Amino acid sequence: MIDKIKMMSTFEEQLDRQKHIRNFSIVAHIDHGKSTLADRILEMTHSVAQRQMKAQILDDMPLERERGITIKMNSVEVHYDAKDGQRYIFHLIDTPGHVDFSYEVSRALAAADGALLVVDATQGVQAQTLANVYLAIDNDLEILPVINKIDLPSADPKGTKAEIEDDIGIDTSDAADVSAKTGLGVADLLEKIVKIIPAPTGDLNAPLQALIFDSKYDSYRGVVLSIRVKEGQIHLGDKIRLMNAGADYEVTELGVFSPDATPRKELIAGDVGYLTASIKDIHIARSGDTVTNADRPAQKALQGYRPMTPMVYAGIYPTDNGKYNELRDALDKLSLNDASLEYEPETSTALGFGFRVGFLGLLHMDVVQERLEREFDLEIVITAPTVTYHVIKTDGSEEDISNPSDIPDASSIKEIREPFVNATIMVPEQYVGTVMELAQAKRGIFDTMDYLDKSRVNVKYKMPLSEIIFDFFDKIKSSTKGYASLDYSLAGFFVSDLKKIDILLNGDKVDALSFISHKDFADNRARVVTGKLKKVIPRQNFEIPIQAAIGSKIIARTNIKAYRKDVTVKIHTGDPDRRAKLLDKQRAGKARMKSIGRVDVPQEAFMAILKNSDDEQYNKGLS
Ligand SMILES: Nc1nc2c(ncn2[C@@H]2O[C@H](COP(=O)(O)OP(=O)(O)OP(=O)(O)O)[C@@H](O)[C@H]2O)c(=O)[nH]1
Repeated sequence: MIDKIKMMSTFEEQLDRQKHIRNFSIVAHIDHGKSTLADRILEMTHSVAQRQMKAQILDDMPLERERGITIKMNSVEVHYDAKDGQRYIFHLIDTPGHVDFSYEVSRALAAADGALLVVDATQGVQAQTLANVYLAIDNDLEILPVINKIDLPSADPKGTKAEIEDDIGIDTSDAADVSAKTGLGVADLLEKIVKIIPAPTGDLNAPLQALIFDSKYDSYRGVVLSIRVKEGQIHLGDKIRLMNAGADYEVTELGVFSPDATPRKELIAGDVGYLTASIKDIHIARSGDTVTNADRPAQKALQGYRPMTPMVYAGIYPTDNGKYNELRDALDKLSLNDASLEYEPETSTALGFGFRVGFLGLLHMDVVQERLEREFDLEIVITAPTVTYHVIKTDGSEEDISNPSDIPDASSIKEIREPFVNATIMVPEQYVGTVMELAQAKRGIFDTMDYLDKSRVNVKYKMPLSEIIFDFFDKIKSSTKGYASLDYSLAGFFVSDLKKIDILLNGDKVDALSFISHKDFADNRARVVTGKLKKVIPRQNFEIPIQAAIGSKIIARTNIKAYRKDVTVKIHTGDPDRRAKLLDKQRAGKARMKSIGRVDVPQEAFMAILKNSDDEQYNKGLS
């Protein structure tokens, strides 16, 4: 069959092929079973040999497999022999569920014609179910509801469908009830995909327009572009133009993922596949650009993607200052594959040359840190993430500041505005009180509360982004037994009484450790952070005072005592092997530290400002 497709070239054959294509994406709230469903579809269409089948086969990044989450979208072509005797070509695009990766979802949806909306029948509609289905509706996709996990005793497919109808307003009479785990109902689902997801409609004779929806760098082939052909067709050897970049290339490889890269001679309107064209300049091939034929260009480019606004920023520095250029190259390459990553150079007196990097959330930041370390073999120090503040100065000028150490002297500041979000928390009725308490403790301002049905409530708060991103979600989850779900979007910037807290180690201000806190929390947080630094910074052979200050006023202080003895002295005359081993161990430990002044500071120190959610004092404001 694959050979036959390769040979297809007459117009009739192309039309016939197009009629049999179904492009769809799978969207859902996190953990509702998208990747497991993708596995079953691959298995039941015999796309992967039984012996190669493993769980979550499309999550091919080691990080995705370890964490059991989807970070990147993945597209794959499979062939399905339907009951009508015809063979269909499915292009399936699996997408991440976590809110930090919603940009991946929106880009994937622009490549599809329909979406399977997977809803866990034991959980019902959740906050990200809504967020993701609205993205699909915005993209004019045909939506096919899939009620998953019906093998579980607590599954309530009927109730789940009622929620989909009431909360989203989608008809569920065609919904498929499945267990992605056991495969129950998946055969019926495949038939429904053929009937309900529309075939693509692009004109095969029109000038080429193909949307770049993802890309990655390959050191042999250059940039590999993931494309959805919207109009016309593309052939091996064609001269192509990237319309926004205004650069021409020759196609050196075309193909589809099934799930391994499988070369093709042509891709036609409706196809989802990849192309390479010896593109070495990674700044040129960007997601959202349109590929056209250089000899017969399209009139205009397709609509690209809205740029993302990062929610949090952190500094990334190489532990070894000599690796700055390597870090820059790594960020360049990574940003090709992660279109939501933003960065610009910055310098820190404490850490040297590095970058201020924007992320969509903390999970995104974690993933970027791990990818830099694993895929690019870099050792980095990452500073505590912060939001962007609008600083209005007494002279009337305004500045956007995403690095606390850049906040000017208090005397020149008229006011500081911080970002607030509209947070929607969906929660069973019995936990409403708990959720409201948590939101209020995080400076939330109550907005509205609506009953979705008899037992579920939608609670809305305006909350400072800086309070929500760090641990609010975890807290909400753990105090509602996992039943609450959260979604948020930026509401705007509002004035708050904020203070910059500087940290001094051994009398020197460490710019990379400065942080911002609301006035009411400042004293307690300063105490918690200095206490935490005392624990994570190793003792040295002199005493190290740690102080926290607002301007010149010290608000908290503690000391790290000096060593009493030199540990190596004792074994100096003893076994030379042991001494060498000890020194090796010390050296390895030191590699992950930054020397600031005379003090060695480990990575954990920069995170001391974060992850204090369980510390009561940290969360306590002035009453
Ligand atoms: N019992 C049961 N468990 C299921 C079913 N489908 C998925 N699961 C389990 O639910 C968990 C989440 O499934 P995933 O497929 O990773 O969910 P996902 O939506 O892809 O998650 P993200 O990619 O992280 O957004 C896994 O432990 C699956 O084994 C099902 O039909 N029945």
